[in-house]
Amino acid sequence: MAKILVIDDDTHIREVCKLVIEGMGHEVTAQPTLAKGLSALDREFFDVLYLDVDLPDGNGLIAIPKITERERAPEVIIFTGASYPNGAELAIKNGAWDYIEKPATAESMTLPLIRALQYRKEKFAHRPPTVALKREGIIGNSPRVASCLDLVAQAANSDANTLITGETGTGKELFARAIHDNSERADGPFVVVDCSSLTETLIESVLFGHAKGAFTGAEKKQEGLIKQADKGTLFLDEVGELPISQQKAFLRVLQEHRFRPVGAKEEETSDFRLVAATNKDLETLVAAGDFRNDLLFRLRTMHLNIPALRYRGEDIRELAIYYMNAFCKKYKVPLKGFSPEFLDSLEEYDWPGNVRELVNLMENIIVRAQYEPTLYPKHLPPEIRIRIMSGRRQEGMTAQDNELLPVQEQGGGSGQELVLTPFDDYKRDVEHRYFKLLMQTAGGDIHKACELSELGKQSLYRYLRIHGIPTRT
Ligand SMILES: Nc1ncnc2c1ncn2[C@@H]1O[C@H](COP(=O)(O)OP(=O)(O)OP(=O)(O)O)[C@@H](O)[C@H]1O
Repeated sequence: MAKILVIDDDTHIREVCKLVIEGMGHEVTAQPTLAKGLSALDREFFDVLYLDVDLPDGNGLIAIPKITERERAPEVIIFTGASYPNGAELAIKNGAWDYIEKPATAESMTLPLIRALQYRKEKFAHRPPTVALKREGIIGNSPRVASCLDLVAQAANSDANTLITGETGTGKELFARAIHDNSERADGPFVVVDCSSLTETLIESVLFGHAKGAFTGAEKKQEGLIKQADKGTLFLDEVGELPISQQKAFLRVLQEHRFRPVGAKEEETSDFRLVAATNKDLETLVAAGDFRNDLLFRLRTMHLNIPALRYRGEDIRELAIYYMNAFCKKYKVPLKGFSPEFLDSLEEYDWPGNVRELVNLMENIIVRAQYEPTLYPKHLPPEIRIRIMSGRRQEGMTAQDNELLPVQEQGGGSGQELVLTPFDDYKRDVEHRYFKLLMQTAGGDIHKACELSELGKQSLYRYLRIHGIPTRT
């Protein structure tokens, strides 16, 4: 049985899809908006997605790349009522499996589904096994971590530039090291460049190195980090912080693997493999003019997105046990047991700081609990307990209260529960409303919209494109 997601704002279409696809023996989840559909994709894996184009909060065609670049992305079948010029070409170019126009016969609707499922069955049957992978320090066996490890194996088997995205503390550096350790460059250096800690004046000489006498205080020739990564991996952490003034020079290094140290006459070469990481949405930075699109394109030859800890609750227990053992050993105190309520609380908490927050919390608890044999919720800091309790209280709130909050409904019928909307979805939703309202207020006039929003024309056009908001021509 496969899992199928339908995103369509037409209730009748959702019902027909459910009827037909469930009749084929598959499980169907149907959502009326893009934001709700994307949240469903954050929570679970689907095999195929039937995606409408004209959705109340965005354009399905434009959303395809954001969907297909996810780990274990579903095959996307565009299912549209309106005929778009070049719609089918755009869909296929963006990575869709097929493009169907409504009204469709049951056969034209289901045939692409049968083929897509056949393709996925074959694709996953021939995956390289992940058991042989060195995964030093990576704890967790949830399907999401397993799928990340599959991508680590793929990335390690190639020399392609790889971009790792994910919220802060999700383990991006750990996964970058795993790519290096499993690659042919494992015996070479793994050089970390933290772009957020480099000032604009320092960055050039730190990355490219400098010649003797290049500037005051440069008493001898200094090799830069790019050269140090020769025959190994260069890990560019927080790449979103790379100053725009340096991005062009770095793009050239990526293309040619040649660079000129500050004050040097000759160019040097370095044979490095690049892995970059960021917790920023680089596409938003590109739209705002703070990141070069050509650099993003180069960095993202392969893409690995590490899911937030709240989407892989199955890993929390294993991580807590692992770090309890590690810190008890470090502080030379006896191992501790977990009360069921303590574990429940860990699993209920939403971990905004992800695994790093869990690691710090376990260290803090072990230091304070010393010789106490069992851990209870009482051992948790009050701010965490309060957050868990307010989460429980939210279940009793009215729908009207929730309209103002970044929350969404989960589950159907009377068993509905409220969960916080993922930040990216909430931000996208708010942005979408903003630009829709902006264009309405400006009567579709771009100049007026630029004035009202204080955005440049280029940035405004990019945002409108991202959100599928038409402009008056
Ligand atoms: N799956 C995991 N198993 C065990 N430890 C983990 C895992 N993921 C992260 N950690 C630990 O969490 C901490 C943060 O990890 P890391 O520095 O790799 O995160 P990051 O995503 O690079 O964070 P940032 O974006 O803030 O730089 C480290 O101590 C790391 O060892």
